[in-house]
Amino acid sequence: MQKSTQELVNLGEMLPLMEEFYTIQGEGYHKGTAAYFIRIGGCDVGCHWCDVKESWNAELHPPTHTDFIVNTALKYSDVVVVTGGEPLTWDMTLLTKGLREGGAKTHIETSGAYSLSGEWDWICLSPKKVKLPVAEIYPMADELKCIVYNKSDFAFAEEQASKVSEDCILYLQPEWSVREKMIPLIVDYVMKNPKWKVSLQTHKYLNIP
Ligand SMILES: C[S@@+](CC[C@H](N)C(=O)[O-])C[C@H]1O[C@@H](n2cnc3c(N)ncnc32)[C@H](O)[C@@H]1O
Ligand SMILES: Nc1nc2[nH]cc(C(=O)O)c2c(=O)[nH]1
Ligand code: SF4
Ligand SMILES: [Mg+2]
Repeated sequence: MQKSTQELVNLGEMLPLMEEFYTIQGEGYHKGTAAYFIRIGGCDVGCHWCDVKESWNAELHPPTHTDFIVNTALKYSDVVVVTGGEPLTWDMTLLTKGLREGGAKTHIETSGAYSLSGEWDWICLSPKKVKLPVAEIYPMADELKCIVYNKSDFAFAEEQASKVSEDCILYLQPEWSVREKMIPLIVDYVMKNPKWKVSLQTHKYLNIP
């Protein structure tokens, strides 16, 4: 990458854009809501079951002017979900400023592994054991979405839930490849522990992006 481009990426004036698409939010609290998704490349958290491993290497995704990303998104929707990769790898200040100035609500999907930048209307925190969230993000989370891949993930989810605010909405979401095995355990767990709700990746059932 050219030095000047790298400097713009460091400032958040450009971002490595993997893909963008207008779809229905499939997961969590805003499931069912039409939203424009911006998927930014780059993640070094390394979840072995990650469903977008193609996003990990930022160098494969072209640095794109943030103004351009903002203007495109605003043509489609006033709800914009920023995901990745791990969006907090980058400075989200200018992206969220532009989206909000254009009248959009800014939502983020994050592992919380890096410090929070940007101004967000909705923060979905999905903590990962391999690289825990930074302490400052827990009180900011609007929803906590814990992925259940095996039985030990229930205990991890409880530990993470003890760190978020009282108003934070708690979700257990089956890891996609083991959903048939884990859904009955999640259903049972939520009935016994009703502070939790079930989240499914409904976009995968609907065959939409
Ligand atoms: C691909 S991640 C990108 C955003 C950020 N890196 C994160 O992990 O929150 C988007 C959401 O999908 C979830 N996710 C990723 N792979 C999954 C899988 N195989 N099954 C279920 N959820 C998955 C993540 O936990 C996260 O909530
Ligand atoms: N429809 C749809 N909803 C989603 N919610 C979170 C997603 C993500 O990959 O961050 C996602 C996604 O990729 N598609
Ligand atoms: S933090 Fe998110 S993008 Fe990164 S590997 Fe894990 S699920 Fe994938
Ligand atoms: Mg996804």
